[in-house]
Amino acid sequence: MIKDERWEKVYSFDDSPYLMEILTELRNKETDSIAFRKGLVKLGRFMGYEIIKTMDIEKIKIETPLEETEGIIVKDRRNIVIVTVLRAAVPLMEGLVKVFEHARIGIVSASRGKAPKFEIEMNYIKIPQITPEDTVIIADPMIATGSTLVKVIEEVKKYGTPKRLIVLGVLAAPEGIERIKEEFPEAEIFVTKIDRELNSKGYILPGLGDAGDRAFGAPIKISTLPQVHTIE
Ligand SMILES: O=P(O)(O)OC[C@H]1O[C@H](OP(=O)(O)OP(=O)(O)O)[C@H](O)[C@@H]1O
Ligand SMILES: O=c1cc[nH]c(=O)[nH]1
Ligand SMILES: [Mg+2]
Repeated sequence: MIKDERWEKVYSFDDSPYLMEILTELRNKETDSIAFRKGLVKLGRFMGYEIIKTMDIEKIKIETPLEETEGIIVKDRRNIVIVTVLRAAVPLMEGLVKVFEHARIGIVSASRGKAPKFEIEMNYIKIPQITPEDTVIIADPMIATGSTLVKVIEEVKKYGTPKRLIVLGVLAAPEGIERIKEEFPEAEIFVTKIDRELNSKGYILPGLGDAGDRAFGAPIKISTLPQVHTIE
């Protein structure tokens, strides 16, 4: 895990050959949806595992079948709220719950409009109560302009003040991180890698394309569907 010099509490995993190999596969345009989703699941699991290393541990005494010994417990691992941002965070969440099996789960939908406004439409918001013992992990693979996450964090904060507020993503553009840190300096950001920049349409470069479409296929507009006849 590498702390980025530009901001407080922003980390990437350029130092992990395994995570970089998974990212390379996600970036490759030849990678199909099945492999893409599997890659996101793996990143959720292994980045979750890295986040556990930043949590407090407590020593406990236990008895093996043979004698008493000391062990540890990662208490914060039991107080997790994962907020999943539809669509693309679904496979990331699947990976995260493998290491945070006690997690309570929030699901929100967020859809980004076109440049230059990038208006965010949030229709579906289901978030559990957040307590001061909780670590909230907001999962969204792509932090581009940061518009989506700013909206999501505003919403999440209405449900309580957590011990830690973590954003977990795959790729981020510096512009998006800057925006989130400006509004929420307390947010900790963990991403597989911080990329170079955004293009004029708000896509991350070199990026991996549209994460939702690559994971689930591009949606079609209903108006392009062939006519079906209705039975009166
Ligand atoms: O930082 P931003 O500029 O706000 O962009 C990032 C958002 O864009 C993508 O979602 P999208 O709106 O494409 O929805 P989708 O997951 O349904 O494709 C991605 O999953 C983020 O939520
Ligand atoms: O590069 C980007 C930017 C926003 N959303 C994506 O899915 N990809
Ligand atoms: Mg999309």
